[in-house]
Amino acid sequence: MNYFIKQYKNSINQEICSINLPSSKSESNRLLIMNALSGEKITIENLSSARDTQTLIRLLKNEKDLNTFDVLDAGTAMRFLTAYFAVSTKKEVVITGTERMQKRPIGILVNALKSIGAEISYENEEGYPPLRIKSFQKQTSSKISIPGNISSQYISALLMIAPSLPQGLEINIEPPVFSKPYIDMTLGLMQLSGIQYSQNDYLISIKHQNYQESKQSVESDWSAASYWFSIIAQSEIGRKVFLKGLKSKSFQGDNVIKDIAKDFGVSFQFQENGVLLEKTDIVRKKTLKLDFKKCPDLAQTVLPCAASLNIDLEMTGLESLRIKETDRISALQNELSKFNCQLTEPEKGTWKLESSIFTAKENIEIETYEDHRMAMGFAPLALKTGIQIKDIEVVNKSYPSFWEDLELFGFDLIEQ
Ligand SMILES: O=C(O)C1=C[C@@H](OP(=O)(O)O)[C@@H](O)[C@H](O)C1
Ligand SMILES: C=C(OP(=O)(O)O)C(=O)O
Repeated sequence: MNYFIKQYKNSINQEICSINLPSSKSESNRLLIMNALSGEKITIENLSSARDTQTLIRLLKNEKDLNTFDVLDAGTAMRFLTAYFAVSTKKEVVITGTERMQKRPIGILVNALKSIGAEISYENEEGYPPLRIKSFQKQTSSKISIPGNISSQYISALLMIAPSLPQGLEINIEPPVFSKPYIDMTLGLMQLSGIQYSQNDYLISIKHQNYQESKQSVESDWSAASYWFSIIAQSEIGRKVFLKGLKSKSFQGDNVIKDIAKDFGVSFQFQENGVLLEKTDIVRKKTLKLDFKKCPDLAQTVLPCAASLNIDLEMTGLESLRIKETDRISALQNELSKFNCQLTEPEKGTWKLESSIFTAKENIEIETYEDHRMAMGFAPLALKTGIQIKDIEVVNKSYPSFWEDLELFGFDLIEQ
C-alpha cells in the first residue's frame, strides 16, 4: 500500500503533540541475546515493538522446536544469532533471511567464529547467508583480529558470546572503526548485566564469566526520534513536539541528532519524561560538514532534511550505507534527484549534497527499496509538497506506529 501525504489536516493540532516512540531495537536485541546466554537471568522491561525485535523474540522462544531460523531483514538478529548459535546450539541449525539479507556480507564474522572453533558452512554463496551451524565442540583459540570498517554488528556479536567461551576472548579491532557507539552500547549493556572487561584502545579482553541476574529497561529509540527532529526543522517557527522516554544520557549514538538539528533551527529541552523539540530559529548556515561514521542510520534523516532547507552538505563516513537494507547511497541519489538535488562522491570517501536548487514539484513519488529509513526520512518532505510514499509497511522494521504518529501530529494521510 502507498500513502499520499499532504501537509496538515484542516483541523491542525495546535496543542503540543506527545509522541510515544518505539523503544530501541538495538538495545532490545542485545538484551535478548544476553538473556538467552545467561539462562534467562535478565528481566527486560519495555522491549521494542519493532519487527526486528519481535522476530528475535519469536525465534528465541521457539528455539527448541525450530531447525531453520528466518530473521527476515533484521541485520542484528542475523549477526547476533550466528554468534549465539555458533557457541550454544546443541543441534544443527540453518539461519536465513530475506533475499536482501542473503546479499548482506557475513564472511568476516563467520571467519572469526571459525577461527575459535565454530563449525559453520554456507548454504549458497560463500560469505553470505544462509548459514548452517553445527554444535560447538572445543575452543581452539582465544584471540581474534577483526576489521572495524564493515559492520560493528560482527564485533557486538563476538563481544556478547565472549563470556560464555571457556577461554574467554581477546578481540583486536582493526581501525578504522565504523559505528563505534554500537560497540560501546554492547559493552555498556554487558556491564549492566554483570560482565567485566578490560579495554585498551582497540583491544578488548573478556574472561570466561557468567551473566548476572539483573533488571533492565530499554530506552526509547533515538533513530526513530530523528524523524521528528526533521519534521520540526521543516515546520514553522514555534512548532513543537514532545518525544516521550528519551533521556539526556543514552547508549545510542544516534542521539547526536539533537546537536546536528541545532543547525536546522531546532532546539531541545530535556524534561522529566522525555524531550521537547521546538523550531526556534531560521536556518543560518548554507553549508555543513558532517561525518556519519558514528551514526550511519541518520543519513536518511539528515540528507532529505538538509535538502529541503537548502543546506549544502559535505560528508564523510557513508561507506557502510551500501550494505544495509538496500544500497542506501544509490537509493538516496535516486530519490533526492526527484527534488533536483544531486548527491555525488567527487573524491573517494567524500560525498557532496547540492541543495541550493531544491525544487518540490507536486505529488512526487518516493520509492522505498524495502528500507524503512527511506520511507521515514522522506515523509517529512510532505511539509514542502504533497508526496506519495510507496510500500508504507516498510516502517514496521523499526517503527510500526510511524504513520499513526504522523496523523497525531496533524499530517493528512490518504491511502492510494
Ligand atoms: O548494532 C546495531 O544495533 C546496529 C549497528 C549499525 O550497523 P553497522 O554496524 O553494520 O553499521 C546500525 O546501522 C544498525 O541499524 C544497528
Ligand atoms: C541498518 C539497520 O538495521 P540492520 O542492519 O540491523 O538490519 C537499520 O535499522 O537502519
